Amino acid sequence: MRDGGRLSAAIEVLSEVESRHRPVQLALRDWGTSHRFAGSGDRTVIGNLVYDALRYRQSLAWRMGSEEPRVLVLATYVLTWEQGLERLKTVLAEDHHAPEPLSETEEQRLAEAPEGTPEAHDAADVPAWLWPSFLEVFGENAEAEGRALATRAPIDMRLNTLKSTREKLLKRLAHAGAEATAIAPTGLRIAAKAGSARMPHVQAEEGYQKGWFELQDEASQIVSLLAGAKAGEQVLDLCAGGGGKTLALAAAMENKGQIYAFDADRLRLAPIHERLKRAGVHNVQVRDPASSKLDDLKDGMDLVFIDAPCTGTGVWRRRPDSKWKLTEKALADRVEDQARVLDTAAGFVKPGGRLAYVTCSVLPQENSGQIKAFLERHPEFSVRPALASWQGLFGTDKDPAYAGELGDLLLTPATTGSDGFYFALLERSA
Ligand SMILES: C[S@@+](CC[C@H](N)C(=O)[O-])C[C@H]1O[C@@H](n2cnc3c(N)ncnc32)[C@H](O)[C@@H]1O
Repeated sequence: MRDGGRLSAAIEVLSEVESRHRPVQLALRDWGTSHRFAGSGDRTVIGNLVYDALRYRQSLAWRMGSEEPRVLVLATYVLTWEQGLERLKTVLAEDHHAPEPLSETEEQRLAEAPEGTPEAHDAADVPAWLWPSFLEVFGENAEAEGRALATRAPIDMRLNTLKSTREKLLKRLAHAGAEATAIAPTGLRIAAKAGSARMPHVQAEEGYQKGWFELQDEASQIVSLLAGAKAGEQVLDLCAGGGGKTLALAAAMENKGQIYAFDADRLRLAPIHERLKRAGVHNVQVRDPASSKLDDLKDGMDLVFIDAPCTGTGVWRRRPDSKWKLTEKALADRVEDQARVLDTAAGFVKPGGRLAYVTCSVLPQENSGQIKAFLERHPEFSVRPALASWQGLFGTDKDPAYAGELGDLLLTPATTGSDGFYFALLERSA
């Protein structure tokens, strides 16, 4: 395919996503199935166009005066990918699979920005209803934080210290451009590429098959380390899902002690068995919600880890479509879920034990607001300042920008180069 056909395909897929509310990944897969002549290079370009149009939907819509899929895709090609107006006009003229030629207005808007300035939330590609929350958390940095959450994410990997070393992995993955991450000592990163470029498929690497590394954002690695799980401890991973944090905790505990991995949704928990095997983890007991209760763990855990169900506003770089789909109702539901999970978790912490609370959201309602409310309901808990643990683990030269008065931390793409993650560590009085 040439660029003209790829642009048409991206418009078709984006229309499907917007009008039928289909998840992008499914819409792209279905397009691929019904257009078998398209090669993997074509699919990459089409996917990149669709995802980038969604990343910058609001700022492009302001620039173009329209949020039609066609307009967003053409603007992505000319402006975000910097292919230029003349190149687009040539592509449209030369390929009979290309979209219709440009209208006068489209050409004018692509050539120059309209007068005036966009509102801050439009410039930052943050939904208007979430802007007050962004201002509350980030203040004058809100626009920069929104913009950073719109960019493409790198591929981050976590070295499995049970099986390999970072030095060895860096050598193995040098051909893919992997480098050490700046903060987590377990992290390796392949930087995001621009435009039509394809990211390497690291799951095909021998090292992945052998369990030497896992795909995991650096922020996830950092919060797993900040929980301070030690060899020999009793740990409950209460929202274990597919086990990403469980594996990181197990490695930090050097495979010693016991982790109980639980999730309310057994389907989400299902992949954990295979992952534990591949990673060579032996200290995890998976508790299936359908067949086992957790009563025997009451008041007995050194650490309860809550990777809470959340809105995912911190991972917009990886799921740009979720940014525009999020509703006030969904946020309210997650806030309720989180309060419930926190109350449940409290019952498993032993006197003197810890409770780590993590979200991949940057919204105060799900983070500091949730912790403040929990502390009021549970006076037997207090906050253990996370910054001191951070400095002990990562040094004093890269403090996170958002270390709250509460003793909590917020990581963001703009400040730590990671996904947006919140972390608070609480301690039960002895
Ligand atoms: C952010 S995801 C967990 C991701 C996982 N820890 C990982 O690292 O791959 C949140 C999980 O919380 C689970 N969950 C929601 N409500 C829950 C509850 N009341 N008790 C336990 N798990 C719950 C969801 O099923 C979901 O899998």
